[in-house]
Amino acid sequence: MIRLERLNKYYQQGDEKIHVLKDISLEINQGEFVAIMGPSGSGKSTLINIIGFLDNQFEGEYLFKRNSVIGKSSKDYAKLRNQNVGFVFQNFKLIANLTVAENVGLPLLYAGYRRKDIGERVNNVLQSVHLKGIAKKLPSQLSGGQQQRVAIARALISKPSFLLADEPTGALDRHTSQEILKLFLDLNQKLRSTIIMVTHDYQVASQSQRMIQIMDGRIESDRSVSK
Ligand SMILES: Nc1ncnc2c1ncn2[C@@H]1O[C@H](COP(=O)(O)OP(=O)(O)OP(=O)(O)O)[C@@H](O)[C@H]1O
Repeated sequence: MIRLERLNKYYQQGDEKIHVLKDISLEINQGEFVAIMGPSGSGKSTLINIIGFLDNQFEGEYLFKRNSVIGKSSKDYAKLRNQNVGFVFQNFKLIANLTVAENVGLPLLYAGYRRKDIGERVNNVLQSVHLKGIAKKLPSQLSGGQQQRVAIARALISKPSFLLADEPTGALDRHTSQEILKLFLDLNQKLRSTIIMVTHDYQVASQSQRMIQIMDGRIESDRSVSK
């Protein structure tokens, strides 16, 4: 589904050109659960911003579902992103004065769906993240783990081609992190969701199917996790 070929990324800082991603070639298939690891500053965020169609300034090839995304306009990029990527963040990024149901339904509201259809989809997706009976609550009334589940429901509601999770357990204690991991495994196994997750936590990464280690902008290792 995702294929990067000899991808290079530079940032210009004053007169200096910083080479941040170096000859990255990578293929991620539908249904995979991949963890991306690496030290701070190694280029993980830069890489997932490119994979998630947030950044189109790079050299090399990016084929998505066999089509090149090179040369697409910002508008086409926004469309690719909205139709294909479900984002999950470390700090949840829920809207404080909207209820759980409103937060989860927001992407569909923006996409022009009717309220009645949104309500049904919201109920279904809340069920798939094992959250029932909290639709009318505000984010501040929920635990961190529940808030992350709501954020995952919001990411899933548009039926994206893949989930992109940036340190999804970074703000959670070990027990709650494990619950979120279990949810990802469940979504991956039952719904065949494709999940790409950045994490610093080896214990979290080792529960995925595949670990990619980035070091100084290069893929240092890419291996299946033996279970
Ligand atoms: N907008 C920018 N302009 C210039 N340099 C940048 C920019 N964004 C990132 N960098 C540099 O690119 C390198 C890679 O950064 P990146 O954020 O991708 O690393 P990371 O592995 O995600 O780190 P962390 O784990 O701390 O989030 C770093 O050296 C960083 O300073």
